[in-house]
Amino acid sequence: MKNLAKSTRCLSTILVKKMDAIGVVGAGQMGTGIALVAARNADMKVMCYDVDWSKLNGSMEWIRNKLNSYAERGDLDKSRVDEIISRITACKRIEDLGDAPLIVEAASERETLKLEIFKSLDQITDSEAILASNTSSISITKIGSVTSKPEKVVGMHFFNPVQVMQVVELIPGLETDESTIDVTKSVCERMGKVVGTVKDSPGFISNRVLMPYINEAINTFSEGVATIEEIDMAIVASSTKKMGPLATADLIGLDTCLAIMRVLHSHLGDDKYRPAPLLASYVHAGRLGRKSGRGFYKYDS
Ligand SMILES: NC(=O)c1ccc[n+]([C@@H]2O[C@H](COP(=O)([O-])OP(=O)(O)OC[C@H]3O[C@@H](n4cnc5c(N)ncnc54)[C@H](O)[C@@H]3O)[C@@H](O)[C@H]2O)c1
Repeated sequence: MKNLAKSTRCLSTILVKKMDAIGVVGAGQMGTGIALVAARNADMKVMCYDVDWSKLNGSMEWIRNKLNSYAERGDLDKSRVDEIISRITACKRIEDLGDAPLIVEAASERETLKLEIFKSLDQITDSEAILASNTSSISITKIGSVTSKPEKVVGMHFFNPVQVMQVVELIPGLETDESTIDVTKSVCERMGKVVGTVKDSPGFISNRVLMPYINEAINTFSEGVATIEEIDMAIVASSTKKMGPLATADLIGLDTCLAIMRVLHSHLGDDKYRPAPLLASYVHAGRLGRKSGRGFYKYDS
């Protein structure tokens, strides 16, 4: 038994060494952050794909600006900026990610969309490739079930902003094998992250707890109990939090918050998870938070 554990560990070590490249699907705020930490902290080659080419261009520009700002304030050797950027490729087709031993999906939080993406990823990768999802709430077991290799599918839930937040929730699906968990954990560690393994359950730990809090703040505002600023100020002043719940919702993206609340509500079946009607209205109106320039607050582009 001991020998078996030892040989499994050796195999994982070999696999981790081969993890020199990563594919990222979705170049929004999370995919962009994942690309940055993979290239900068883990020295990986990164292939980034987004269905929207303008998002991908914006993502590349954001990474360059971020690296330059690190160099300017002395957190990164100037000579490394170009070297890190040279490892990141913007890809026009999802097929261009096919050779990566690990692909992280960070597209919008919609189950049907993620299932379609994983069906495509399954077709373009070999049986050894690890397919991870950065989903905030959707079942990893369900995502794995649309592939031919559910043992290679895992949840890799980074926190926002990826380059700042240290923790990653690692979520094995029902069929995920040990080596997938070990290898993914090691990659997260190379990126400088601390990993917590969490059971596959709606919203995992973070969003099961965080989202109802944000949702309640939205209901509190909607009922006229207090203004947006008063609600955020009350929470900041009465806790160790640096940001109130409505500013946090704007940072996450109100579309993402609504999608997560819908998953919690439909899968846990308790009305305490009912999405705040005002949250849905804001999303319908295109007020998505920082990413659209307006949510509970207004932002300069
Ligand atoms: N925002 C957060 O705070 C946060 C934190 C942890 C995890 N997440 C999760 O990360 C994922 C992405 O969230 P985000 O905040 O980066 O969203 P975002 O809206 O900033 O970006 C989503 C990106 O996905 C792209 N996309 C949509 N369909 C696609 C497709 N078929 N193929 C490729 N790309 C596609 C969009 O063009 C967009 O650029 C979601 O699953 C979300 O739940 C978000």
